[in-house]
Amino acid sequence: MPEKPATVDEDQAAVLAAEQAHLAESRDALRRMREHAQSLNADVAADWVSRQFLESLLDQRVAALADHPDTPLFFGRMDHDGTGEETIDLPATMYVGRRHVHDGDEGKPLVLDWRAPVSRAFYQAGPADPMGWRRRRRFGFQGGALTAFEDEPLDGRELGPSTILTDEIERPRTGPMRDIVATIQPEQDEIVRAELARTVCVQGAPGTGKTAVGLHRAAYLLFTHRERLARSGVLIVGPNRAFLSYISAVLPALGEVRVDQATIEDLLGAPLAEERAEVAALKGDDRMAGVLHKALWRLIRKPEEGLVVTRGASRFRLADHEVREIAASLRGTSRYGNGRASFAQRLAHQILVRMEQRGEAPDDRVQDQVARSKPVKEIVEQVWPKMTPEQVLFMLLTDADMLRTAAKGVLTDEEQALLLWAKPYRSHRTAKWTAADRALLDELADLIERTSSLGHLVVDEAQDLSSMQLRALGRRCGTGSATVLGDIAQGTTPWSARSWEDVLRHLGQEGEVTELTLGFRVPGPVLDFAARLLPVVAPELEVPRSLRAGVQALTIQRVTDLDEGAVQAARAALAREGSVGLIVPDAAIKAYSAALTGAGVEHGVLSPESAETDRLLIVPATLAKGLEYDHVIVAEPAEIAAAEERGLARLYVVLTRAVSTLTVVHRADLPAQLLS
Ligand SMILES: Nc1ncnc2c1ncn2[C@@H]1O[C@H](COP(=O)(O)OP(=O)(O)OP(=O)(O)O)[C@@H](O)[C@H]1O
Repeated sequence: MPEKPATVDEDQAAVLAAEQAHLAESRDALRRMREHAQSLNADVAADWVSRQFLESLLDQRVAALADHPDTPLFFGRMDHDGTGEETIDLPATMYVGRRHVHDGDEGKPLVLDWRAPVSRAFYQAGPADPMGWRRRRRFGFQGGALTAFEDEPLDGRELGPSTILTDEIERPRTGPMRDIVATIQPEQDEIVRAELARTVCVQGAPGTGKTAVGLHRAAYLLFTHRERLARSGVLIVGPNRAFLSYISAVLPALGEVRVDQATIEDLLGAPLAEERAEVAALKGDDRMAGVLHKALWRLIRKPEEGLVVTRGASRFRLADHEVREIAASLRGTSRYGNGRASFAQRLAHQILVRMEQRGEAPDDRVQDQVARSKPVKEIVEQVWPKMTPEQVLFMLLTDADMLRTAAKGVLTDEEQALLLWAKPYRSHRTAKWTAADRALLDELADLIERTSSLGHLVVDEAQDLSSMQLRALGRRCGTGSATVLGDIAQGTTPWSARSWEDVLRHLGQEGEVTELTLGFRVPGPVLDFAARLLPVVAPELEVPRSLRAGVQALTIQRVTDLDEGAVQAARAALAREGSVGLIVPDAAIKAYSAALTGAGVEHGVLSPESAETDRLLIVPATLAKGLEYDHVIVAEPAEIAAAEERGLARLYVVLTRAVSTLTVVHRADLPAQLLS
């Protein structure tokens, strides 16, 4: 009987079956790799310390080889026909996934790590530049099962948007942020794969993937420069704990468990008090760096008398002008603390010279003894006093004369008056330092002793940091590089940056600024609505576009009872799939919570320290930055805008948190800028 010709569907089924078989083979190979790693033991180590070290390395290796049944082992495949110059030495087919998997016996690569240089083509090849490849295939998964595939010829034919990409972007959000490794876009990939030595700065409209890109860049750098960065460290800096908790799962999902995440408060110390915005803004100004420098180095005093050191029956003397000259010669030393240590040594050395002049032959040990002797210690303390950052800042904020001298020609009289404490604390120990003070203390600490640098720093929401905070972060990547992420339009602090060039200058990094304007989160109509605020909050920025059509995504409801309106909107949102965020003015959190409780609607309230997991969360407007919810309800925009100086920028942040729908509930008129 003649063979029945295969239908298109049967072809597809056969391809799917072959791909499923490759997945099964890859899973088996991964299991063998893990078993092999488990069979190694640390007994070969020569001593206990090495054994502990080796054991921890092996544990990490086994953990890295874990197979998470719900996570696809690969998400893409590339094919070439051997005719392209770029691919001539490469296998005809490569699968791209979260990690390398190879067949133990022959070492044949079954899956290539997405970060490997060859995998770049999966993200970058396109009809305009196929990079030697003929076809890209993307896979669709349900749970851990491979259920679909989609082919994209790279032969110049233009196809429509990928449905697998669209589905991924449209997928409802639940829980913490997830990785985007299967669908990184070419312009995002450029940033992710930028060289380690390059500092990149990304200006990106809401939902363009800045945070995602920053995290994937960290994972990429750790893979590419594993040894170097394991030594020097990578740190992610985010605005608050709630945000860090939201992004905390991304790097572990990419196999990177050893990256630190911190808020600026974790790094510099938590504030113990608040202060007026204008004072905080002045303290955050980088002119303060010069004031602090001068204040500290002006603490070096002239000696009241010379130095006399007695050794046995002999007395050796340095005149006060000699002591003064030694101190003066050390004034250019890079750090106050080093200068102080050198001062003691130089004095001792001069005493040694005197000894030699009298025919003695002292060695280096004698110099150390003299440097530690009581008369030298006393004169060092008198001329070059030991200082802590807290002592210096305490003096500066209490003593008008000291401040005047240090701030001469830099701060106006009015500015100096702003800085001085109205009610001074009794001592530096009882002073209640503010967030802005913490950055000043950190600057002083560095003037006294150099801060050590990490290998790479990822700074998110960088537009909100003051110049002095940026300097503090810059010190932490002084010999490394940084990925700086943010949006000038979302700057909500009184000291928010107006330009990325300024941010980079304060960080002390040379870098390029890249702009991302294609939105993956916010549906088109919602983004257009929020963008009405752009001419006021950041007229210089390009208006963002959304990749998501989001028909019927925006609802604006005028209500007579706000509580009732919010409860209704929350109920409607809960009836749909995905997370719900009710974003309210900070002052009204309790009222809305009471209204929901009264109506029997279960919810959590997000706080800066929390990692709430309720499906419905009340989110204070000032905490919404960086977060996203499938359905967002914004209550009373006018009140959110009126609550702070840069209230319209806050409103812009708040209106751009929605993935699927935004419902604006208001009783008062909407801010005029939204009506245009
Ligand atoms: N290439 C992509 N593929 C799929 N999803 C993506 C991609 N890029 C970004 N996203 C998704 O878009 C959403 C927004 O990303 P992200 O939070 O990184 O944006 P952002 O620019 O930091 O936003 P914001 O400025 O509002 O904080 C996230 O859900 C992210 O997973």
